Amino acid sequence: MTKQNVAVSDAKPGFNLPASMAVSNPPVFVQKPPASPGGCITISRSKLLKNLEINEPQRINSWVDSMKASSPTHAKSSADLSSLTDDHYSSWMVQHPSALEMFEQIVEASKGKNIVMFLDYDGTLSPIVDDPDRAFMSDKMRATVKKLARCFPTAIVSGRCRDKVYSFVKLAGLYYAGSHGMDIKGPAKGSKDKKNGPGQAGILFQPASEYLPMINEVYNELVEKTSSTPGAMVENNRFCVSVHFRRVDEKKWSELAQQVRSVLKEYPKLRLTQGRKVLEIRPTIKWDKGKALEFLLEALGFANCSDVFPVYIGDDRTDEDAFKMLRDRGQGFGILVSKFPKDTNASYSLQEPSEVMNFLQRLVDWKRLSSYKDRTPT
Ligand SMILES: O=P(O)(O)OC[C@H]1O[C@H](O[C@H]2O[C@H](CO)[C@@H](O)[C@H](O)[C@H]2O)[C@H](O)[C@@H](O)[C@@H]1O
Repeated sequence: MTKQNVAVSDAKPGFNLPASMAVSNPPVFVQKPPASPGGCITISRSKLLKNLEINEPQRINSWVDSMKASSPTHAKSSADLSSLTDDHYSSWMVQHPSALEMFEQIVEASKGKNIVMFLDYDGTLSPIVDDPDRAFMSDKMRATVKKLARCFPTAIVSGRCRDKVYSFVKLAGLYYAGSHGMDIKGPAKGSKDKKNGPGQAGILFQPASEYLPMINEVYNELVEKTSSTPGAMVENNRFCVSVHFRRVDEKKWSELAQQVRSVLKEYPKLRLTQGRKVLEIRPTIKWDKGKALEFLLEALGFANCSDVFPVYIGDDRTDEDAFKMLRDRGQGFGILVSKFPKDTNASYSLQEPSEVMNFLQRLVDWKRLSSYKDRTPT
């Protein structure tokens, strides 16, 4: 019996993860009913609801499967790594070559265009650590990002609360898009006043502001509901909430998924996505890191411009929305930070934050050299 044809999902249209990576409220497949005249498929609401009920355990299993796959270190344990053939890795690297090795080609492609830099935070500028409150970036990385931002408009795009990510990066003059792009702040275009720490004037865009009370409510409920699961940690990211399971025993993941589901099912206006050992709860609005990238390009005066070259560097599933946006626009490219082959819309790869720093430093050196050459009479 085939189980295709009808997919019922409460994922909202416009959510851009590639089908192979989509984890948002996984589709529930129901048996194909007889096709109605004209080839349309009809299904009664009561039958639909019954099927959704029946499939609740399936939904939890699907969440847990996705949780297991959500961290490269889990998916690629040493046993898995040995089975990961050289051929597999090499063919992935052919499709997503190192941005460091391809540096000359990259800057050549950007010639005559305005580079705009978009940087994810966790796993990109700072290494992944067990305690989300201690995910500090190094002083060397901070100094490099500071130089970068003097050369190119630069935005930090994070799932975290904007104030929190600012407290880690501590650099004025940049654009900050927190809560997966639902909280954007930065200097006004052409502004001489580059101070944009909390409380400063400039661009402010918060497309999910009406969800604030709901997010706070859900945060409190999740804190309470998950308190019985050792290691679980709930983080209030202002317009979204993260439930961390990095420190939860794998045997308890199913229990945690059920706790989160029991809260989330009362909130149809919220949806679930996943990051690296984290369940992320956010509004169903059609907004993500890709839309934030587009918004920032417009805010910077690059709407409908062919001479812009956006570069987005990120390590997470949520960064895929931005990689895809760049592919769809046919401008610039994405760089995935990963040591392991992954399905991605990024064009290039870097292995870890230290490589990100080297890449950013090379961009700074290249920009300085090319500006010097432009100023020097021949
Ligand atoms: O968009 P990002 O800046 O990558 O934010 C995504 C999540 O990042 C943080 O969690 C991740 O990093 C933690 C610290 O290294 C790690 O402990 C956790 O397992 C990772 O998922 C942040 O704490 C989350 O709120 C963000 O959603």
